[in-house]
Amino acid sequence: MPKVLISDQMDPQAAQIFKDRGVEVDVITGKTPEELKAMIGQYDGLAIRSSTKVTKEILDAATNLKVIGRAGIGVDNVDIPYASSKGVVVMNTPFGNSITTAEHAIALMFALARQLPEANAQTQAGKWPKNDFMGVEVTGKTLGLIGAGNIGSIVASRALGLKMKVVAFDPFLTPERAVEMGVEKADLDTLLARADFITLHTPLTDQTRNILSRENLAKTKKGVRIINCARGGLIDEVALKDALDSGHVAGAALDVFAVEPAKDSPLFGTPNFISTPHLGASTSEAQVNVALQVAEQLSDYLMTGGVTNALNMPSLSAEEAPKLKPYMALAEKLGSLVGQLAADDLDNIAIEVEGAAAELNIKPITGAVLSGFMRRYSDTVNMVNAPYLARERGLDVREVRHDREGDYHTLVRVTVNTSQGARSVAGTLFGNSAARLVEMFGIGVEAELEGHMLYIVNEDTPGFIGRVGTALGEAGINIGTFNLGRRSAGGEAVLLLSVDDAIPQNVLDTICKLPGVKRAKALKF
Ligand SMILES: NC(=O)c1ccc[n+]([C@@H]2O[C@H](COP(=O)([O-])OP(=O)(O)OC[C@H]3O[C@@H](n4cnc5c(N)ncnc54)[C@H](O)[C@@H]3O)[C@@H](O)[C@H]2O)c1
Ligand SMILES: O=C(O)CC[C@@H](O)C(=O)O
Repeated sequence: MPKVLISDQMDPQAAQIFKDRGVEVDVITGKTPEELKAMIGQYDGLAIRSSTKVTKEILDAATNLKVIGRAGIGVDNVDIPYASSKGVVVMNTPFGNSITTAEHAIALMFALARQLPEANAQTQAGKWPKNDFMGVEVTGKTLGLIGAGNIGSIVASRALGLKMKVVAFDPFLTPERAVEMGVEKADLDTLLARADFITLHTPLTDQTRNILSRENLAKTKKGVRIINCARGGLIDEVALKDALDSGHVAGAALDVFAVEPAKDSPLFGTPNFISTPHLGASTSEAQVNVALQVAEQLSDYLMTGGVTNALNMPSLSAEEAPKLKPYMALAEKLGSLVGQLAADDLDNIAIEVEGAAAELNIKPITGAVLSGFMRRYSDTVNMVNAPYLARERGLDVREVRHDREGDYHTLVRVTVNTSQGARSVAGTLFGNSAARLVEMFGIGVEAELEGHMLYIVNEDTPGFIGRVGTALGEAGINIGTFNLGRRSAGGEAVLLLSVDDAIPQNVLDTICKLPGVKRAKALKF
């Protein structure tokens, strides 16, 4: 039974879902990195929010870990490249808290417009400061939206409902989508110059870090109010404090900080500054949504192989998974065959599908081919880290889907270019489930790729098979299956034998010296 650790505060329904789906679950929150490191080795899955930092050290200790699920959107607390290199799937729940976070941004916009926190504090202090809090209306004002994805687009729709104009800067926002959203697409400088309120909704990346830098803050309209419910690090906090002090920025509300938990930000105590402790996702609705989603997604992956919302692996729905499973087994074997036989350090690989295979999601098939193929470089390769390792090695991966009808109802072909030219192997599924090799380097040969095998290329001459059988028999090696193919009578032939035990090097050397043998290789599937 797979075992999952929930290491951050999460709605209790998550633990119940794991139990209902047959996954053992421990809920242990508030552990130090050292404590987490000591216990993580026993878990197949890890469910987190933002407190748990999944670093290289934690991943090195996570010897059984297969999947990490973030109950939320941002995954900056997970070292995704390292998780990928270790073959660990990383998932998030990209929509569960979007509405809640958008509402928090709108709440902060109103709090800024009417200085609600300070007015509340002074009223409760008995000051009745009726003349000290002159606010502004949002109606008719321009909202500058930096980042127009899930949350940004919800913020835009709410702002339009409040009769604001919305100007959006997002390099990935198409003009059509901007029209659909009812916003005006603009470059960053235009947005900075025009916005009365600016709200940030991008991830923190090399391009967005300090997007509101000192220089860009200086380009904003005097009296602008700024809201950040996305990620700390998007705004230069010291420059923001200076802009608030000078009055250029009339107000700022941050839910997120460059360093969290933020205990001593330069902004604390600044007039017209409002802060919340990363509460964007904190509503009961959002927390139930993300907890349920993460538990479903992790359970699906651990129990059925279904992949949803993974950041480092193609999606594979729980419905698709059983259909694709035999294809992935076939693809992995074909990839492994090519990987074991190709002598050169290859720089490209093509995966072609036709017939029934062409109707399927090709990404998991490609992942499986690469996982089999990359095993020539490392035995810790799987579907998750294979594409990553392939990229690291500069392997060019091509996927081709053919409409044509071939000899087989379904076919997967893997081709590599070697110094001897293109080399390709192809396989099909018998009865929609049994993986069979059907072609090798242009020669029709039908074989089940399983266990220890011997591959021989030879001249098609009488008595050859007998000589191979004798050599193996004398070495005490039992033959399981015998699979033959030839280019033409008396021409080049291929022999694929399954044998019960690994073939020792001295036996292979003997076989290589048999008359008619061009090359021979021991294979393992
Ligand atoms: N405060 C919270 O509790 C809380 C809750 C949920 C999400 N978040 C954060 O909110 C952010 C947005 O989440 P989302 O679900 O809308 O993400 P999303 O991926 O749907 O949208 C992000 C948008 O940013 C855009 N973008 C990327 N680079 C950009 C750049 N250089 N300039 C301008 N735009 C750029 C993308 O094109 C995309 O449209 C994330 O950082 C997420 O972690 C915070
Ligand atoms: O889990 C949280 O409270 C914060 C979540 C938020 O930052 C996110 O990116 O989803």
